[in-house]
This record gives sequence, C-alpha cells and structure tokens, in this order.
Amino acid sequence: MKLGAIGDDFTGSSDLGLTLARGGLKTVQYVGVPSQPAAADVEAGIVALKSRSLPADEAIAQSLSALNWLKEQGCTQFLFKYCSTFDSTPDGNIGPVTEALINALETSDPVIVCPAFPTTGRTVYQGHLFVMDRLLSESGMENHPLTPMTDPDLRRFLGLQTQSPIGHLSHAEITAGNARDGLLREAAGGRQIVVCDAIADQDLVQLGKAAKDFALITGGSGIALGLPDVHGAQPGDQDKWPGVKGPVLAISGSCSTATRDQIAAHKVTGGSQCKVLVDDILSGAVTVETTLDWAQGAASMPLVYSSDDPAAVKVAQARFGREKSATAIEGFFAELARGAIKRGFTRIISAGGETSGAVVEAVGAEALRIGPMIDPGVPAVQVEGRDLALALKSGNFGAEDFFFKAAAILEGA
Ligand SMILES: Nc1ncnc2c1ncn2[C@@H]1O[C@H](COP(=O)(O)OP(=O)(O)O)[C@@H](O)[C@H]1O
Ligand SMILES: O=C(O)[C@@H](O)C(=O)COP(=O)(O)O
Repeated sequence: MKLGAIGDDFTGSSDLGLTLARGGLKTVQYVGVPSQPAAADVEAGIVALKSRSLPADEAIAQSLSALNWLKEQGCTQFLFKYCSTFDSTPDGNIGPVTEALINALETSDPVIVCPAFPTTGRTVYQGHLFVMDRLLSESGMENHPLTPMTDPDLRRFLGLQTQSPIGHLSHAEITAGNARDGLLREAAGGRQIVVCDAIADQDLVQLGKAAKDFALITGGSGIALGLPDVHGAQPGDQDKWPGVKGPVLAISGSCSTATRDQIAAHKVTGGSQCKVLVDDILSGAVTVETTLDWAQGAASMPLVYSSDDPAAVKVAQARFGREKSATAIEGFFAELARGAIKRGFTRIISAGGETSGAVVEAVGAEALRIGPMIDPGVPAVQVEGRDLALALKSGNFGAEDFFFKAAAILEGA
C-alpha cells in the first residue's frame, strides 16, 4: 500500500475513495481499523472512522490507531480527510488530530490544510472558505445540528483548535508555481500547519505535486486529485460494476439544504415517504418493525427520514438536547438498516455523514469496494463479499434527483 488515508466519517471516506479510484489507484475503504492486513494489490487504503463529532481525545486515539495500521501496510504518505465544509468545533477535531498525526509521524514537513472541492463549489481564497458564492458562515452550514460553522476564516478557526501557529499559502503563490517554496517557507517560519488557497482543480493538483514527499497532507477529497499521479497511477477504467438487484430503502438523517431539496424532489417524482420525529422515536410511538412493514408495502421507492428545517431541529434539540436527539435518530436508523437487510433489502441509500456512519456500522460492513459515481463526491459502493450495495451521501452533495438516480446506479443501470 502506498497511500494511507484516515477519514473522519464514512461518506467523506467514500468521496475520497472515488477521487483516488478515478485517478487510477486500486482503493479500498475500510470500516474502522481492520484487524487483518490489507490485500497485497491495494494501493490506497482509507480507514474510515466516525470521529468527526467525538470528544477530541477519542478522535485522536482512533486516528492514531488507524495510522499505525496504515504504517504496518507500508504506506509512505498519509492523508487526513475531513469535510469540505471543515465540519468541526472550536475544540476540534481537525486541529487536534492533525497535531497528533504530526507528532506520531515525527515529521517537520509542512502540512497542507485545504478543504477545497471546486466541483461542488467549495473553494478557499485568502484563507476563507466559500460554498458556491457564499462564505461558509452564510452557506447554511451555520445551522448544522452538530458542527455549526460560523467562522469562514480557516486560519482563525483552526487556530482555536491547535497549539501551533497557522500559516497561509496564497492562491497567487500557487498560480505563480511557488507552492512548494511557499509551504517550506511557512514551515521554516514555525507555521508548519498551512491553510492553502485553492479555487480550481488545477490548484489542488499543484498542491499535491508540491507535497509529493511530505509525510502528511490534510484536506477534503479534492486535495487527493494530484495524488494518484504522484504515486505513479494513471487515470483509467475502474473495475466493472455489476450492481446489486433487489429491494431498495432510502434513509435520511441529514438536515442539510441539499438533502431537504432531494427529499422534496423524491416526493414530487412519486417516491413513498415516511417522516420520523425525535419525540416518536424516544416515546416508542414509532418502531423499526412498523417502519419496515411500511417500507415493504410502499408503492414506490421508500424513503424514511428525520430531516427537518433548522427551526424544527432547534425545537427538538431544546427539548431533548442536541446529543440525545442525534443519538436517538442515529440509533433508530442503524436498527432500521440492520432490520432491512434481514428482511431482504439489498440496496440502501443513506443521506448524512453521521447517519451513514451509524448505518454502515450497523450493517457490519468491514470493507467497501468503490463503484461508479452517482453525483460528484458520492460513489456507489459494494460491501466486500456480500450482495449489498450502498450509497453514502454527504448531506450537502448530490443533485435533486439523487435518490432515484442512486437506486438505479446501485442496481447496475
Ligand atoms: N429532526 C432532527 N432533529 C434533531 N437532530 C436531527 C434531526 N434529524 C437528524 N438529526 C441529527 O442531525 C445530524 C445530521 O448530521 P449528518 O447525518 O452528518 O448529516 P449531514 O451530512 O447533512 O451533516 C445527525 O446526528 C442526526 O441524527
Ligand atoms: O468533503 C466533503 O464535503 C464530504 O466528503 C464529507 O466529508 C461530507 O460530510 P457529511 O456532510 O457529514 O456527509
């Protein structure tokens, strides 16, 4: 294995898997730290964790354990993948995990911090993160149920999470061909962790080249665009995707704007829907079994969702607590996915990073094979060795027709 990646969530890790696989690296996404060595032909391994919203010390412990396993597989370069909207809080976990990885690798190389993913509208300019034409803090991410993002200045926000000073590499330096020199200058000046501008794919490719022999890179999936080339791979055909036939169930715990639009579109195009409320889950008024009965009898593709607008989410959180609401919903969806598989569902579409993490852990997947792209950042994946296909969608990704399109691609269309 050449490249070892640590993903802080499952959707983000499959997003990264798509970028690496399309770049020609034989890539496998592992669910948690594997207990076995990787197969000999794997060139890029992604250890997907559900560490984004854990207390920082737990996120660090899991990330270091992933790092150790990847080192044992012979990796020479490591990538810490987080969200293109930099989902984190003033306490972490991007800063603390990055610092822990630097210490464990005993590296003094510059470390890129770059969440840019221009294909999906995430760009970094003058150290600030934009989503399309909005600053991060005005993009809807300021209302995220777990990691509300209210500061678009990555240097300032990351500075709250780290002990070390934060550097900056400007877009002007990248386009002038000075990315590597600029990174080395920042590190030599005591700013080893460097927020990098990037507004187009080409900038990300330049950053990948500039960091070709640096031990650690961090970023969104976009930062991996240049890495297959650095590691000697050629973009090529991915393995053929046969798809998995059989019943499909869609689940959504994502309250992001894009997901809520997709839910509306699913309804307009004839999808069957069942909304579950936090109160009903906690009181037992809604159960996994009755929901699955409904799904099996649904006239069209069934979608079970808790997704709601920011005002309704605030009401639920004020009543039950942020953590308790999230845990109740994630637990419900985890059981729903497990129960669905027992009842013969073979395709599961899950919207939301935390939600998908709960679903993937519940279905007992150990490794995921990366299939074709459904929408930018979202591949179809197949659970290794099983007739089970999944689509793990980041809340913010996907076109309006995502749910029906995903169902078709999962079955090989
Ligand atoms: N109606 C709701 N009220 C409160 N919290 C909710 C509600 N619906 C979902 N959540 C929680 O919000 C979080 C959404 O995060 P996530 O699944 O990562 O979606 P996204 O990818 O859009 O960020 C999850 O923890 C989920 O359980
Ligand atoms: O980089 C991204 O935006 C995604 O890969 C990702 O990490 C998404 O996270 P969720 O929105 O929590 O799914």
